[in-house]
Amino acid sequence: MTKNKLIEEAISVRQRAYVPYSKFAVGAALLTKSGKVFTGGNIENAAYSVCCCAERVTIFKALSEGENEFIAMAVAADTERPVPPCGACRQVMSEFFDKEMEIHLTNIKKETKTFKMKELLPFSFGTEDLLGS
Ligand SMILES: O=c1ccn([C@H]2C[C@H](O)[C@@H](CO)O2)c(=O)[nH]1
Ligand SMILES: [Zn+2]
Repeated sequence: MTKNKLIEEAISVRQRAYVPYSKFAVGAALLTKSGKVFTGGNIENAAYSVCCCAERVTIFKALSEGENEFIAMAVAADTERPVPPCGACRQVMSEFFDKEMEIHLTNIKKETKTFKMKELLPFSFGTEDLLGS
C-alpha cells in the first residue's frame, strides 16, 4: 500500500460520509502494520454535538476489529489546503499512533502535506502523564 493509494482510498470513501447538515464530506484511510486498510467517512447527527469525524470513525473501526498497530493515515476533504484534523481527532490519534507515525493530509486535488504525529499534536497529554512513565 503506497502513500498515493492510501490517499486515493481516503478520497474515495468520502462518498460514504453521512453529512446531511454540513455537506462537508471527509474521508480517512488507515494502514495497519498487518497490511490492512480501514476507511471511514464522517457521520453526522441532528444533535450536532455527537457528530463523529472521519478520522475517529476510522480509528475506532480498526480498534474494534482488533487492530492497534498502525503505519500511516490519510485524510481527505474538498478544501483549498490539505484538510487539518480537529483537535479532538488529534488527541485520539495521539493515544494510538506512534510519535513518528506519518499522517498525510490532502484535498481532492491530491495536494498533500505530511506530518508526523508529534508535529500534529506537540506536547500532548498522554498515558505517561496520567499513569507515570
Ligand atoms: O478533519 C476533519 C474536520 C471536520 N470533519 C467533519 C466534522 C463535521 O461532520 C464536518 C464539519 O466540521 O466535517 C472531519 O470529519 N474531519
Ligand atoms: Zn475531528
